[in-house]
Amino acid sequence: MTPLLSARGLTMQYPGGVTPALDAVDLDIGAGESVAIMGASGSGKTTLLHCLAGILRPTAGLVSFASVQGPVRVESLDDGERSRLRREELGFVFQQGLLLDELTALENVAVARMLAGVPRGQAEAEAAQWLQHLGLAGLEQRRLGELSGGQAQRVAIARAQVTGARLIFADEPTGALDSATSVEVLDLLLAATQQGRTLVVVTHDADVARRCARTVVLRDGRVVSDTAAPAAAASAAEVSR
Ligand SMILES: Nc1ncnc2c1ncn2[C@@H]1O[C@H](COP(=O)(O)OP(=O)(O)OP(=O)(O)O)[C@@H](O)[C@H]1O
Repeated sequence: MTPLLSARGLTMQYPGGVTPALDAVDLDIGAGESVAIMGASGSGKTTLLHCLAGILRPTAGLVSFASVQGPVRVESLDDGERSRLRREELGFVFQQGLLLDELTALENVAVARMLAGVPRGQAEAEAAQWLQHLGLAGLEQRRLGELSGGQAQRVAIARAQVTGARLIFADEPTGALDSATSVEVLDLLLAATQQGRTLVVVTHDADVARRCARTVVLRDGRVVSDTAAPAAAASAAEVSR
């Protein structure tokens, strides 16, 4: 079966870096998988996520994505096609940066649909449905700054899904949350994979990795293990090296 996302020889050398942040990474991710990316601080996790998502252009290697419009080479997309992918097929749940504090929860989600050309009324109706589905009914008109960290992450998850994204990238989605809220947020992300979406999550948290179907561990920019769950013990040992 053709993977949804496939990287070959993915290499990222930052200017001034002594060694590459990513060193010839090969990775295939199938539709519906939940993949945790683990590794010690500085091992290249975020760099890998950003290269896979087309946020960063790698210095070498390729990333293929099985878009609904046919295969695309993520590493060489032009800005227009990259924007289309981000609007329509990719979702992002990052700790910060994507949601706007001055907008309400509803507006933050609806704007993702409006960017795809959906009229405001319909976009807001869809956004309200997702917020309700994610347990935020009644908080639609709160500004982001008036929400807790866990509530804000739910808004991010709603935003990542309202577009119909097939592939969700999450970078430490539970990093700033207490353990009970982390479990709830991860439940919501994993529920998305039950509906056929694919989840790639960078995490330091062995509990998060344990609940993903697969764990990829990086060390010095290379994949040193790639195992189906349960892999938390091996991953935790690697991370604490
Ligand atoms: N913009 C940049 N310019 C130069 N070097 C960078 C840049 N971003 C990351 N690096 C370096 O690349 C390596 C990998 O960084 P990356 O952020 O991918 O690691 P990480 O595993 O996500 O780390 P952490 O767990 O601490 O977030 C590190 O050595 C880092 O210092």
